Amino acid sequence: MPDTAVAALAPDIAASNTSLRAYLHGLPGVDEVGARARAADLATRSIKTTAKRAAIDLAIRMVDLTTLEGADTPGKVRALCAKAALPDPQDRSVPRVAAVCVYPDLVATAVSALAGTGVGVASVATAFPSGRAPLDAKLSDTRRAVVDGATEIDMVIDRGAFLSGDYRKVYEEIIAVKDACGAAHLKVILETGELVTYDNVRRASWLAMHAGADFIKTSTGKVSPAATLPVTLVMLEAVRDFRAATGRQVGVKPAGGIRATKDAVRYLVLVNETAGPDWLDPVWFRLGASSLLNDLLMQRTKLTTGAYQGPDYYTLD
Ligand SMILES: O=C[C@H](O)COP(=O)(O)O
Repeated sequence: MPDTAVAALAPDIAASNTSLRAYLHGLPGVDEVGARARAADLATRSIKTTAKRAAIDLAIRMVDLTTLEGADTPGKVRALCAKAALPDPQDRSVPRVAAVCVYPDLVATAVSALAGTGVGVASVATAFPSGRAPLDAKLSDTRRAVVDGATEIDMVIDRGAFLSGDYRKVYEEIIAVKDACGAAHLKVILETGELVTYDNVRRASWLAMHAGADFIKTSTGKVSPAATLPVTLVMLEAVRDFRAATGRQVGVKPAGGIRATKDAVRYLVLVNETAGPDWLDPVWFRLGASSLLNDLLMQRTKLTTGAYQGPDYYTLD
């Protein structure tokens, strides 16, 4: 295990898969019906028009503007970076997004395009999206992205290992990737759409946090269902309870399928009501999305001018 690992579990718990399993299965079970009902209830909350403008700006600042297509090109990434830094060139009061998220081979392009803008560069690594590769390949994937200037690494866990009960393998892989990240922040993608139960979402959240995750993230965007409000609620409870237990705050990133302003606002309400206002900041909460930004811009313009601009008014996101 690397010396710099941030393993917070007591050594006797982390010593074997049996003890790790006993620890994770000893966490309180999730009331799935209750979680769905609570998320549905919070989704009906309306916010005042004055608060909506602030919520939209906050949501823009929380966006990890993402392109993760096999057909991505340096030109597409440069265009996305320009949009990330200056989302609406006609209105310079629009804030920049948190980060651009790309495949490792496009990190250098993004870093160069975003120099001096304050926008971070996140890269998926560790054999995204399947996570099916030997550990040394995952680590070299991660190191390459960091050397090229990535400030954030979004890794996927080995869901096969997790679902077959090999928690120690998942735990040690996260520790090793965290070590390979150096100063870059590590977001751990649980791929909740493959975890079957909310109890597993809670266990994977705690496992990732103990192994040193700076963020826990719902999904790759390549598996359905991707981000949902109830699953995000379970993860927000986990980061809240983990901070209470350990004193360390971990961020949350729902990702995949978030396309509308109303959905982004629902996530912000969920954050406020579940983890609390300490998480209402791009340092602690992100929205991973490839096509949310234009809707946020359209709704913002509507609030400012009273009129919609059509989607064609904005560059593609
Ligand atoms: O991490 C972000 C996701 O890959 C984006 O998914 P999306 O294209 O459904 O917004």
